[in-house]
Parts: sequence; C-alpha cells; structure tokens
Amino acid sequence: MATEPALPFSIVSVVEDVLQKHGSRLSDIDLASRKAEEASSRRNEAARWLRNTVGNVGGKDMLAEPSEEDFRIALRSGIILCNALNKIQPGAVPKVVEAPSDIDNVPDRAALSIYQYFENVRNFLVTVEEMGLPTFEASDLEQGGKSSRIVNCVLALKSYSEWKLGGKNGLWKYGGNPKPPTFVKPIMRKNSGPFMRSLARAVSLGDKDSLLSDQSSSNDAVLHDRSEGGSIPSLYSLVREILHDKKQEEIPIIVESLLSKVMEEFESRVIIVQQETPKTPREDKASSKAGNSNLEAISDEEEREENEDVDIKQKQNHDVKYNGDEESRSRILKQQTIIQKQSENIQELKVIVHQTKEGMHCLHKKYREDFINLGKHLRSLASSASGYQKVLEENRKLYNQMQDLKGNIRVYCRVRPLVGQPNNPGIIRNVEEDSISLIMASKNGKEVKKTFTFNKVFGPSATQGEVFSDTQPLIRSVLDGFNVCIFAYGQTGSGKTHTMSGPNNLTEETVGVNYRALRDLFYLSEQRKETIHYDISVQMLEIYNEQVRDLLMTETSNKRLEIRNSSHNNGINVPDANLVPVSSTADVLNLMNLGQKNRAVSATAMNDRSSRSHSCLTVHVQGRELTSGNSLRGCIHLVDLAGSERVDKSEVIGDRLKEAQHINKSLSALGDVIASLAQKQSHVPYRNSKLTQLLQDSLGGQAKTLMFVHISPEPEALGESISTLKFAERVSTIELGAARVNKDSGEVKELKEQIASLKATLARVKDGELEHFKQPANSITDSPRSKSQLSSIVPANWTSGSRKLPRDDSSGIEGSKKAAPKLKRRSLDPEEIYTSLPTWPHPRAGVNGNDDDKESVSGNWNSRSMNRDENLTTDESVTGQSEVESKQSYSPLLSVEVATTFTNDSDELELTTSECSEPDMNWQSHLPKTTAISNVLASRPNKSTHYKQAKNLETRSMISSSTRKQPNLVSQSRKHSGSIDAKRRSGNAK
Ligand SMILES: Nc1ncnc2c1ncn2[C@@H]1O[C@H](COP(=O)(O)OP(=O)(O)OP(=O)(O)O)[C@@H](O)[C@H]1O
Repeated sequence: MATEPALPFSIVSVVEDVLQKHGSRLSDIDLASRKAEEASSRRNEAARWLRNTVGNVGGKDMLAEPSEEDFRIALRSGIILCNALNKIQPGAVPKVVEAPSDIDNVPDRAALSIYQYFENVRNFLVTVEEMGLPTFEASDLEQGGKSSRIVNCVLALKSYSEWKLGGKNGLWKYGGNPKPPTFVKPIMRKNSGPFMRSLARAVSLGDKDSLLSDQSSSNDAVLHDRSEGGSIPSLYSLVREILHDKKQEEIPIIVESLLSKVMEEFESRVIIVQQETPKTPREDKASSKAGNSNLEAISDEEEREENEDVDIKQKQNHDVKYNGDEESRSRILKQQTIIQKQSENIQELKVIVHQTKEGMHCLHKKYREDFINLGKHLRSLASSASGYQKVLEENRKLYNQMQDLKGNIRVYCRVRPLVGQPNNPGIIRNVEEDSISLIMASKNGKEVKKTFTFNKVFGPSATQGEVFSDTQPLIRSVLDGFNVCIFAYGQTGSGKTHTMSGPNNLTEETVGVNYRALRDLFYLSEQRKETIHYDISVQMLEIYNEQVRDLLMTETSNKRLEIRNSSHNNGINVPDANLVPVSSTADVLNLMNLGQKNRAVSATAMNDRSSRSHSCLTVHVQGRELTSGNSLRGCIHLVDLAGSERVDKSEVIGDRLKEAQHINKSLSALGDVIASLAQKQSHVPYRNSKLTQLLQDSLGGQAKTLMFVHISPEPEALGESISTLKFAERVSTIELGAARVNKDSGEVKELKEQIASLKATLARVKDGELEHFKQPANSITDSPRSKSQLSSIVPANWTSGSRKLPRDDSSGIEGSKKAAPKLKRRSLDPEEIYTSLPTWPHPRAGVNGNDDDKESVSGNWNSRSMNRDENLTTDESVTGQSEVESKQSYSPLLSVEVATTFTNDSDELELTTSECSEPDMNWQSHLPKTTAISNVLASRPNKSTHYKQAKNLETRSMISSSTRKQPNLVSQSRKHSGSIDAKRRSGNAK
C-alpha cells in the first residue's frame, strides 16, 4: 500500500519561521485582563475541586472563590493537597501531618508551619511527580510564588481523578505543561519517566493540537500519541522560550495567535511543496524509457536496483528534510550529488553492459552460424574424402584391369646396337613400335624379310629410360599386391645384363630396370605412407648348374638352398636365403654390389663377361593398410637369364659344357611352363627346373610377367636371333587370366601363417631338418644366423637410409676380376653412382607429382584373397618331385603331349604342385598357337652339323630334330616321344 510521502519541512521549522516573523508582535498584545480572568477561573475551579474532595480541613473550608493569596495560604500546609491526593489514590501519602486542633494555642506556630511545609508538601510533590502529574515548587506556596503552577497541579489531579473515576485503566497521559527543567532541578524519581515521555510524544510532528492544549487549556489531560519524530526538544524549547516570561493568563491568547500563524505558514508551505514536488524516480524512469530505446532491455534486476537507489535517496531526503542540522544537510546533499554521479555512471555502465551483451549475442550468433557452416563443410569434406578414397580404389582397380587387358605375359623385344658400329643396322631391316623385321638369306640366295610382332619393340637407339617407362606399370602392381616377373632372355652378349642392371659405367641415364624398379617402389611406398605401410626386403639368388645359391651371403658356402612353396612361407619360396630389408636405393645398390661380387661368372668364347647362370633379384613387399589392418604382399623377380644360345657355338667342353646343359635344361623348362600356360593345362610343370620353381609364384595366372627378348644385330647371330624371336613371338600370344592380388585380412593372414608354419615344420621333421626346425630363418632380421650374416654382410655403421659399403669393397671386385680375368663387372658402388648422379628426380614427378593417385591399388582384395584361400592346395614342398615331372615333360613338345595325357587325370600330383591348376582359372583355348609354339621351338635350325662334339648333339636333343621337321607337331610328338625319352635318358646316362 502506498504511503503518503513525508513533508519536506518540519513543524519546528514552521514554528521557528512564525516566531521570527511575528514574535515581537506577540509580546505587544495586551492580554492582561483576559489572563486575569482565565487565571481566576482556573483557580476557582481548583479550589472547588479541593473543597469538594477534601472538605473541611482543620475546621476550615477551602473558599469557593479564593484570591490568589487565599489559595496559596490554604494550601501552604500541604494538608489539603495530601488529603486530596489520598482521596484519589489512597495511601499515596502514607503519613499526613495534621494541624493541631488548637493550633491557635500552639506557642511556636511558625515552627509548626515550617514542619508541615517540609513534610506534607514534600511528600505531595514527590507522589505527584511519581504519578506523572505536573508539579510545582514548594516556594510557589510562599508569598510571591507562582500560584498558577499550583493551580495547574491541582487541575491535573482533578483531571486524573475524573479519568480514574471514569473507570479507565492503563496509563494515564497528561498533556499539560510540565515544570520547565530550567527552573528547578527535577526530582528524579523512578516513576517520573513515563510522564516526560508522554509529554515529549505529545509535542511531535503534526500534533499541533497537543502542543497548544499544553499551553492553553484547562482540559490539559488526555493527549494521544499520534506521531513520532525527533523535533520535540527543539519545538519545546522554542515555545517555552516564548511563553516562559508570559503571564499565565496571556499564554492561551499567545498560543492561539501563534497557532493561527503556524497554520497559515504550514498551509502555504504545503501548497508550495505540492507545486514544487518533482516527478518521482519511477516517473522519471518511465519517461526515460520512453525516450531511450536502449534502456528497454534493462532487466528487472537492474530496475530493482534502481528502485533501491531511489529509496535510499528518498530516505536521505527525508533525513535532510527533517533534520535541522545544516551541516548534515549539506553533507547529505554532497552525498546525494556523489550518488547522483555514481548513478549516472552506473547508467552509462549499464548501457555499455547492454551494448556488450548485444555484441556478445551477435558474436555468439555469428560463431554458431560459422560452426554450423564449418560442420557442413567438414561433412562435405569427409564425403569428398570418402569419395576420393573410392575413386582411388576404383582407379587402382581399373589400372590393374588395364594391365590385365594388356596381357599378363608381355613380351618386349630389344635390339642391341652393333658393337662399334652404332649406325649399322646389321640384320635388322625395320623396327616399328610393335614389330621388327630381319633380313634372311634364302636358299636361292635372295634376301627374305621376316617380321615379328611383340607388345613393344625397342630399337638399338632406345634408351634405358624408354625401356623402363613401359615397365613401370608392372612395378606399381607389386605394391598393389601382385606378383611380377621380369626376365631378360636372349643369347649371350645380346644385352640382357645391360637391360636389367646397366652397362659397366652406371650413370643416371644408364642404370637398368633393377635399380629403377626399386627406386619406383620406394617412391610409391612413400607416397602411400598415409594409407599403407610397406616393408620392402630383397633377396638375390643365383641358379648355377641347377643349384640355388644366395648371392647375399658373406661367406663362401656350398649350402644348397631349397625352394619351397611360397604360400607356406609368407610369399618367400627360398626361406633359407638372406632376406635383407631395404629402405633406400642406396641399400639396393649396396646389395646389388654384393650380389654381383658373389655371382658366379665364367668366361666363354663369345662373351668374356657372359654369365653362365641365372641371377634373380627378388623384391618382397609386405603392405599393411593403416585403417583396415588388412595386409597384402607382392614380389617381383628381376631375372637375368643365362645365355640362350646353343651349346655348339660356345665351343665349350667339360665344366662349361655341363653349365650349358643345365642352362638349356632350365630354359627348356621355362618354355614348357609357358607352353603349358598357353595351353591352359591343368598341370604346369614348374618343377622341371630350379628356375621355374623359383619363378612359380610369378608365372601364370597369379602374376604378371614381362619378358625382355634381346637380339644381337650381327649377321652371324642371325640363326640364334631368329630362333629367339620365334620363341618370343609365341610367348607374346599367350593370354592368361586376370592376375590375382595377394591380400589377406589380418585374421586370415594370421591363420594362414599358423597353418604354413605348422606344415613347414611337419615337412622339415619328415625331411629330418631338425636344425631348420629349431632355427627357421625366414628373414635376415629374424634368426640369429641371419643376423650374424647381416652383420658380416653389412658393416656396423651401415644403417638404413645411409648404407654404404666400404671402399675396400671395390678391392673385392678387383679380386674377383683377378679370379676371372676375362670377366668385367659393372660398378654398383653407390658413391660412384652418386657422384655421377647429381639429382635423380622421379621420372614422372615433374609431370604430375601425384602419379600414385592415377595408378593405384586395385579394389576387391578381400574377395580375391578369399577365393585364393579357398583354393589353397595340399601343402607339400615342391622340391623332391621334379624328377617325376621331368620324365613327363621335358620339352615344349613333350609338355603338350603330357598335358594332353594328364589333363583329365587330375592326379594329386598336379594339385599339389601348382596353384595354376585351380579349376577356376580363366584359361582360353589356343590350340593352333600351341602348334605354333611347337613349331617355333621345333623350327630351330638343325645345328647338329655345327656341333663339334658329340655331347652337343645330345644337348640339343631337348628339341627333337624329327619333331622339328614335322608340321603336325602334336601327332608327331606323340609318335616320337618314346624315342626322345630314350635319347634323353641315354644322354643323362652318359
Ligand atoms: N642397348 C645397348 N646399348 C649399348 N650397349 C649395349 C646394349 N646392350 C648391350 N650392350 C653392350 O653389349 C655388351 C654385352 O651386353 P650384356 O653383357 O648385357 O649381354 P648379356 O646378354 O648380358 O650377356 P651374358 O649372357 O653373357 O650375360 C656389353 O658391353 C653391353 O654394354
């Protein structure tokens, strides 16, 4: 509920002003007669009441209308007063000294009066004061005293008596004019407080009636406590100061006049105040709100704070208005000013806070929008990344499909330039992109041009880089989990080693396929490192006289290495050979250097550095997809075959002859395998030679094969060249099924490894290879033996990425040169190469640094690997069974016959010897081509007349002369197979 606001001025201030304005005139008022009348009236009233109450005292009655002197004398003894008091309140004065009945006879009347005076008057005054009634001084009973105060006291008693007789209870409050403290020291009794407090309350703010009644009326009694305030002492003193020297009878008139003036002043001030009353803070706030839209957002809390401020101000205003102290008023005004300024500052701060909140809100909104947009952007990026991965997968798949369409056996032909005559074409007449024409002399002396077609033909001027550019896609397939075989075929001196390794003096331009292939592997694996982790390791093997040797051994060892089923050994078919991890091309060069040093080479009549052994650099790649954990493995065999020329030209005897026989045998076995693959026979005779065993996992439907056929342009090499080209042309017509990627999920891979390990252990136990059982050495880093070998191969400071063989390695090369003075070997010293190779950018990096994105890993690895797993055959070592097969399939012709014989048998042997015998292989029938290849091989010129030794004839009998002469190869081969076998057996017996 709303309360009336306090007035901005006090009663005291009004009375002060009125007194200042009219005080002098008040004193001029002649009120003597009125005062006298009023005093007489009041005295008579008091006298009558005493008379009625006390009656006769001492035989004398109080006069009804006594004079002032009579009234004083009558009361001077105190007896009437005490008796009157006891009448009102019995026992109030316990002992009243009565005057003797014969008071007139008392000798010392004056002394008795004094006695009475002291006892009765004192008791009366004390009691009256305790009752809260106005008192008077004892001297007022003497002559010259103020009888008006005695009258007041009596009238107060009368009023009290009437109040009490009226049956009222509680505290009786007297509003009369008490005795001023300045006249006499008040007698402070314990019960005097209530009377003084009631008087003080009566003269309070707005209680002008009580104030006036105090001074004027005889009905001075009941006043109501209606106000509170702290102005009583000031107001009291002001009025008292005006009235104290006035006569009793003048007071009512003075007060009346004063009151009227005060009323006028008061009313005028109220009017002024009402006119000047400022708008309330709430109204201010409302108008401020209307004018300032910014403040509309001020919260309720702020409004409450504002109201509190306003309340404080009002309270302070109130204090100021009602506090007459100018000093405190100015102090409060200062505080108000400060508060006002602070309030303004607060308002400014509130505006700033409001604006800041608005800004924060906007920022929050903006950030939220940005966040949402960022999320959308991220989602689209994630979607794009996912799509990109799918595109990559598809790209890889298409890439490998494209490779498949090109054929999994590809044949490239390369013609070496004529030695010392680079511009002399020799027997080569024309070289196209995919064909080569030779000039042959016919029987009648005319020249006959013979053309052969291949996947690619490189003329004498083709560079090493050009040759490799068409090989590169196969290298990438290795990282996609395919097996690849690249081998160089051709007669001695035709340039096989030049293509695979490079010439004697290696430069950036002249390094061969081996080095470039590994460099590509490292480059691509680095590009794919975000998705796939690759481990690359290398083996170097040599097949010499049908014995497998480790070219990475550091000590001379005649230990025969066994070739095993690679599926049992994590893709490694010669587990006992050193397998050296490599991480840079420098590692590769060092290893190739070591292998070159260990390679068995021997002099021949045709080429002082021709190798009479097959060398094979095998690179094993293990990949692990970082996201899925799937693993894949691929390997590439880089084979530099021994010379394919016929033995009679080599003019060798003894050991050289034996070497030639083994070489021919292995090359014939290679021809058998390829012919079988062309026939899509269920059995492929891989076991007929160490070479085909070694390359088994990289020949056929599981792999991609590239044959480099090398041709010498010399006229005297024409026969060998024609023979080689015919063989190669037939091979180039072979179409195999799609290659399969070797990819296992992590679980399948683990299980397969366990199975392979168990079966390998079982096989070794059967073979009595307990030592191997105890120390399986799949990797040079896995077995102590391999580690010791590695430490002997590699110096202690040879670490990955910076491996270099010491300088004295070249002395080792020199040593080998001394051992074989006719032989040269090319330098693979990394330092030599590096000094001649300033920088070696990736061939395609300059065009598009993201080749891998274009040609990448194939898809559906899992499905393929699962199919492959399901088709796993009985696990038996491929070793130890070649004898059986060699009897059945010795030459291409025989292989056709044998295949025809065994195709429907599907004996266990076939199932266990080749994964190519899987029933789901997509072989195509090319029977006429089979005849053709037979013709190619059979149509080799009968060089028996050139053989200078009878043993050479036996060697050449691998391809039956009678068969070669017959066009119907199949029937003829069948017809003569028995005699061929007889010849071979005879030769073997010799
Ligand atoms: N394309 C070529 N360009 C230039 N020189 C070549 C080329 N091919 C081979 N030669 C050179 O011909 C010679 C014989 O080559 P290479 O040793 O590579 O023959 P090969 O077939 O490996 O012989 P072998 O069977 O005895 O190992 C070497 O001096 C070699 O540098």
